[in-house]
Amino acid sequence: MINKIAIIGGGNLGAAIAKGLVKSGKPFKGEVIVTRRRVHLIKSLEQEGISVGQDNLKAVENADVVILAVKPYQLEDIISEIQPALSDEALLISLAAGVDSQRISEMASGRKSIFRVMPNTAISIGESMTCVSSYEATEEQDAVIRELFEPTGTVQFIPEELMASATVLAACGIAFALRFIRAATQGGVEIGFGSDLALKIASQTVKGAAELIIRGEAHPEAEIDKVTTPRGITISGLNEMEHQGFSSALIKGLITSFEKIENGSKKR
Ligand SMILES: NC(=O)C1=CN([C@@H]2O[C@H](COP(=O)(O)OP(=O)(O)OC[C@H]3O[C@@H](n4cnc5c(N)ncnc54)[C@H](O)[C@@H]3O)[C@@H](O)[C@H]2O)C=CC1
Ligand SMILES: O=C(O)[C@@H]1CCC=N1
Repeated sequence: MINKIAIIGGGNLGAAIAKGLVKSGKPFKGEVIVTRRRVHLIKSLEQEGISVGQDNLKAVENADVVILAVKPYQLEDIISEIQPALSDEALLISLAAGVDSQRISEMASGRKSIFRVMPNTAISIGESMTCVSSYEATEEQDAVIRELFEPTGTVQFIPEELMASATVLAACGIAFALRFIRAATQGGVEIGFGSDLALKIASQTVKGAAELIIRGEAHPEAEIDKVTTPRGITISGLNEMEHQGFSSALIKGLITSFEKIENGSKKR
């Protein structure tokens, strides 16, 4: 049973996770506490039933789950700071992109039961794609983490060697998908809609396309075939996009992000 979750680092993702966990109806009893040095910036979380604080040690005391939501280069300092208050049983979760579990374990004096969790920012509305890898954890501990995150979206356990790929496809993927929506909106304005209406139409269309795949388990190309009338307008537009490098640009972007993680730039 989880009685207390401490989230160290109430930035973009830390705050989104806190909201997501609380909104999900809490598969646990007790408290979610988020820390940040400039705590006034996260005071508003209190209105959503989330505790906030500045004292990392105090937050970690008696916590069953500790989520490290700081930048990768801050991980080492934070771990040495909280270690005195970290109980042996606590499950340690790192969100840091590109820092592997073995390294985290070394930072934490050889600690076991370490999880890397890579949600995306849609966790704040219960629609995350959350990839998880576990390091020297028991099946029961894996189940605890699965149960914790399942109400916040879709959870997929993956081998740790795929965490960098998951980061690009799911976490960065939110930005890539949103850039598609923005571009579609701009195109929509050129062909006659006001920007608000163009955005509404473009975003619901993307949602519908995604749901066709998620619910129908169809292949995207099979759904595309249903829309592309022979000599019709869709295929002309689609082919023009491909002539301009649409799929290629997306794939190259994914690979560029992936290479950046793999090359491990330190100050991200
Ligand atoms: N899955 C995803 O969609 C994303 C994952 N990430 C990963 O999540 C982690 C957090 O990223 P963001 O939320 O974007 O960063 P951020 O910079 O918005 O948040 C980090 C927060 O930690 C706080 N912080 C720094 N030192 C602290 C300390 N000593 N005590 C308490 N709080 C402290 C900072 O003030 C900041 O608010 C990163 O490791 C990043 O790799 C980041 C963005 C998106
Ligand atoms: O852009 C980044 O480095 C972070 C990691 C995943 C999403 N945002």
